[in-house]
Amino acid sequence: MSELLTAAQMRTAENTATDAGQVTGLELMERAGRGVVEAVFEEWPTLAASRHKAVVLCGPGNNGGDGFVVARLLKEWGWEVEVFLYGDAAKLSPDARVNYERWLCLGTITSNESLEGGYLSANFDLVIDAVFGTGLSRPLTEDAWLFCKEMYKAGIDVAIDVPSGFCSDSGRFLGESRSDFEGPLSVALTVTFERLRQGHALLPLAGVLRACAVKSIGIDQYLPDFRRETSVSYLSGQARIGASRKAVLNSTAQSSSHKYSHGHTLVLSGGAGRTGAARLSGRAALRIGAGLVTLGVPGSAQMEVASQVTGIMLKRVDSKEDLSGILEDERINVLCLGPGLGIERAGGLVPVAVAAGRACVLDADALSAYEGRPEALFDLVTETCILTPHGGEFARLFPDLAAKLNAPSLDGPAYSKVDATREAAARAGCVVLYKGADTVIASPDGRCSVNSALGERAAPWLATAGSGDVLAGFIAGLLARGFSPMSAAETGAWLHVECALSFGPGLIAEDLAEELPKVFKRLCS
Ligand SMILES: NC(=O)C1=CN([C@@H]2O[C@H](COP(=O)(O)OP(=O)(O)OC[C@H]3O[C@@H](n4cnc5c(N)ncnc54)[C@H](O)[C@@H]3O)[C@@H](O)[C@H]2O)[C@@H](O)CC1
Ligand SMILES: Nc1ncnc2c1ncn2[C@@H]1O[C@H](COP(=O)(O)OP(=O)(O)O)[C@@H](O)[C@H]1O
Ligand SMILES: [K+]
Repeated sequence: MSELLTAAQMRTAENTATDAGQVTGLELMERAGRGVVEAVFEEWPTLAASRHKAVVLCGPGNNGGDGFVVARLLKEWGWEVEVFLYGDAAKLSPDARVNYERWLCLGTITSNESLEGGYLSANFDLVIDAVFGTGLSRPLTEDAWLFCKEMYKAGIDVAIDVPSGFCSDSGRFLGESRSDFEGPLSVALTVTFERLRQGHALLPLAGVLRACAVKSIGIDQYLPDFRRETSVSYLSGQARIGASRKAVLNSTAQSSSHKYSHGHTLVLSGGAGRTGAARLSGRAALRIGAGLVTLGVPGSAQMEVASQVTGIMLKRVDSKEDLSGILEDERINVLCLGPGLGIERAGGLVPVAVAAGRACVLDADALSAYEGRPEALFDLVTETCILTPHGGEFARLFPDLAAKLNAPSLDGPAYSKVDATREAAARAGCVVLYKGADTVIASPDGRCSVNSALGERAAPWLATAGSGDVLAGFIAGLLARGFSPMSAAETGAWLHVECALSFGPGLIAEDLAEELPKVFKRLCS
């Protein structure tokens, strides 16, 4: 279960299932509500053992319908349950209406006036958010926000499908940020159906969710065909571990192979006092499996680098001509440029490097050198290249996409980091890896992945100087081993987070590649 769904994909699956006569919307709602209660008892087993008090805040659509089912099931379990309703009961969606009526046979709807004054936090063990789900298509109206605000203030224990107000495709809160609420936004458990939604993996929503449960409602066979290029993969959890183990085993399988059959990566370094970044990339490429790594260093930095490296070779690269000369050696199959390179040096060397037609990782200064003239870079790069920008570098190369991403989102589905990265890859004509705790990787053919360092894989200590240089090296090393650009970017990003998780807090960039052997051993055991 490693794909992410958009609201539209989920809606299509639900409609196809109901149109095929396999199930009714009402049955799906019942299964959804049951799934939520199951997930709650799995997350907090002690809650199943005795009576507790829950409050369910229901909205006017099918998310509210799920809420009425949950209220009924908890009441039947012996709990005390109160229900609030946002909106007019007469306008409830038909399936929600049926479940509203069923709830009214067991309990009442509490007047919304009681919501104020800390009522929720003072009176309930479990606050359940069933106000808006995937149907939210515009920012919360003022009265909808007043209703939801009380819930956020109390702290949401369970959000059905998505916390209300967030767009499930982009992970963004729709509308302007709310200046009247400054509390920490945190949701203990989010329960969704069949697959995670795209927004669950993207910031800011992904940073709000403490745990997510995915429950089946029996429509797996109606989900999109994930072999198609439009789906978004989620690089997290067991499925990915399986894929990476296979990749690592395959790439180390031939014990008779020679170092030259494992590829040769050339990392270009900056001048004296600026060589650390390239050394980090080079060592990372070597550790992840490149057979040979050479650092291309200007003469002024040769002594500095020579005193610091052992298994890595050195070549003097002062000029474009020097680089062209080195690249006559066809065994060099990958280049990595950018970390610590210097803007001027990058401007001169990137065209030569890319024109050589080898696989090429362009990071840091190799990207910033094209600020104000990104088309010059896009004209150069081919599909054997990978661009690895962080947020600032992304904005330098794709200022319009960054502006769209940073503008307040007034309509749903809001423009997402997935949309921006896909557009960037299509424009550049190569794989783009847009870094962050929610790293998005896209290829020009539309394939896309999100590599998460959030939730269960949170590794905030990765935000340390030089960790991006190591990532560039990991990707370059995997390219040297013959990985395709998309697969090298995905596997490199995934292993980067695995190394950070394996090492733990206190990590500095130097530790990342040194942690790889431990991670490989675990993957291969
Ligand atoms: N369709 C189905 O068959 C199923 C749907 N399910 C649930 O249904 C949810 C989606 O239901 P809906 O599509 O009805 O949508 P929602 O219930 O998420 O919200 C739609 C309702 O909110 C109102 N609304 C939207 N934006 C608003 C705003 N800014 N301010 C005030 N009101 C606003 C709309 O007018 C509409 O009444 C899912 O998240 C999931 O919880 C589940 O029951 C599984 C089955
Ligand atoms: N909060 C975070 N949690 C996890 N990973 C993060 C976080 N912030 C940044 N990262 C990761 O750390 C790396 C930083 O790269 P970059 O910004 O290029 O730094 P540098 O230039 O110092 O190497 C990227 O791989 C990015 O995805
Ligand atoms: K909700």
